[in-house]
Amino acid sequence: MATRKKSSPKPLKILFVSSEVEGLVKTGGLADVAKSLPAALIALGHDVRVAMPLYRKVAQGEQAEVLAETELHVETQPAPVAYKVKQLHTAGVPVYGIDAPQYFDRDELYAENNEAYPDNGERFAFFSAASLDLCEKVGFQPDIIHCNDWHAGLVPFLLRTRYADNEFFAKAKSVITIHNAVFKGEYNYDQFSLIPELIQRRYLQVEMNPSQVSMLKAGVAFADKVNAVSPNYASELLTHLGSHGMSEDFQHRADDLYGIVNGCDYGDWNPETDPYIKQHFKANKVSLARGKKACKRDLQQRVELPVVDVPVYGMVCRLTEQKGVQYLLPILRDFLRNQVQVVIVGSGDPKLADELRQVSAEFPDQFAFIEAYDNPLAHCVEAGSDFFMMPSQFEPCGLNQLYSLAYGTLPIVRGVGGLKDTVIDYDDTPQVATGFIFDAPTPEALLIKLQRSLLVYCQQPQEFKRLQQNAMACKFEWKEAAEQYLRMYSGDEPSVIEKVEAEKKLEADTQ
Ligand SMILES: Nc1ncnc2c1ncn2[C@@H]1O[C@H](COP(=O)(O)OP(=O)(O)O[C@H]2O[C@H](CO)[C@@H](O)[C@H](O)[C@H]2O)[C@@H](O)[C@H]1O
Repeated sequence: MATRKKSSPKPLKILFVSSEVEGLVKTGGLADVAKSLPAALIALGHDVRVAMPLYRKVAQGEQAEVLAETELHVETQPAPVAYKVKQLHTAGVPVYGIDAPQYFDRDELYAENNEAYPDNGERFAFFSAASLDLCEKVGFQPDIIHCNDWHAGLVPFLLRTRYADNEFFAKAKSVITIHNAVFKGEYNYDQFSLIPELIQRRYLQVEMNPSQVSMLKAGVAFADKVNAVSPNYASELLTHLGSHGMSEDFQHRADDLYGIVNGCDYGDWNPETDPYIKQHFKANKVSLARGKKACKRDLQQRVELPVVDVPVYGMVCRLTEQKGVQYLLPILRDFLRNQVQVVIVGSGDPKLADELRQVSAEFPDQFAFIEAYDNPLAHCVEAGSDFFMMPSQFEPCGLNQLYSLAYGTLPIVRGVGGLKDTVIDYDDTPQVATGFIFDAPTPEALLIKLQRSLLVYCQQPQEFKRLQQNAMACKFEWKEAAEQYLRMYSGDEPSVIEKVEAEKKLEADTQ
């Protein structure tokens, strides 16, 4: 990719490769980005198509127009893999649904009963290979192939191997965005029969050990540019502690490593228009007070808590260690000794769910645990809570704190990854603060911040309202994120290391 040249006004053709896309199928934040970023790039005049597996869950799949009925031929394989490309759409974004029933016609995307499908390596190796295979067949010649997470990690590898001398992709450059490097896509070599290039010549930089390959490592090693979904997470990826065991991989790519904070889709997450919430509200004091009150009452009713005037602390997440439920559980009973209510909506680890269920049985009037993946309820939690908890162990960017800010629901977050880039701590900078940050990965540190926030709510109601208004004034527009991505594609965006150096220089100059 060119460096430091002015961005060209010529519209780019971008293939965005993602395993899920909001509006079609979603299990987490990756899907939100895979809808909103392409939509923002299209709004800036670029031609973006998304490639995604056509899972059974995608309702549009049945009726969708077939663009190609074809086969993936792999040199060493006796039989080709038949697949169709179907035309899907979400929010004005064209999506190529890769329809290969043997891989994707299953009840779930990745796992059933909390157990991953045993052939996930083969499934997503196929997805990566088919995403490139389909381009010529549907007549879309991309300038940029923008891959996301491990599921698409073999795309940059294939571009540099299988397609190295292919005229069709001669000008194509690849990018991999890291939404979560804890998932590395590690599989035994025997899952990669569709990628003989991996087997014929062993590439040490993509191996976890002599018998396993990491699809994420392949993406990081072979993409032209690598970016994380916040500058702080990108810096963490360069460290031993924050890189999930991949610091050397990221250090090798340090000159091409970027950090771009996700946007918030204000079309979906806006308290003035949200169709899921009881009463719309704006940031002005009267509207905010009335709206929050009505939404709190509605939330309490929905989750069967008493309708009383106490502060409500919400949380919506996948139940995994990443989201920090393990910091909350040991202090939850202590915190519930205060006059507060806590609402958690989440699904995932059955052990964490059991423990949360037990607390809710002990505190039926104060703690509601809804074990579900429930988007309308997630909106009601954002609107009806006073505070939103994200005590994450690590957090590449985080979207729920952005939604919380938009709804005047003060985030209480751990100062890691993108949470640190997007929330301003009350104790650190009270004037411009938008929430509360704690640093130590301990239940005690979380409890101290929860109690701190409670004191502000109870003893300084005017200050609390001011913080809510600060929060609602924050904007994380996808348009700005998309412009940064375009600068990254063209070589005009400073890398994370360049940004850190520039900040250090600025600090030194101002001292
Ligand atoms: N039980 C439930 N019911 C309803 N909705 C639920 C839900 N559980 C989660 N969600 C929704 O799923 C999304 C989660 O997004 P996050 O960014 O917080 O986390 P995730 O870890 O999935 O994403 C990864 O990718 C994103 C995108 O880059 C990064 O922001 C993030 O840090 C990284 O871990 C939100 O839209 C949230 O409302």
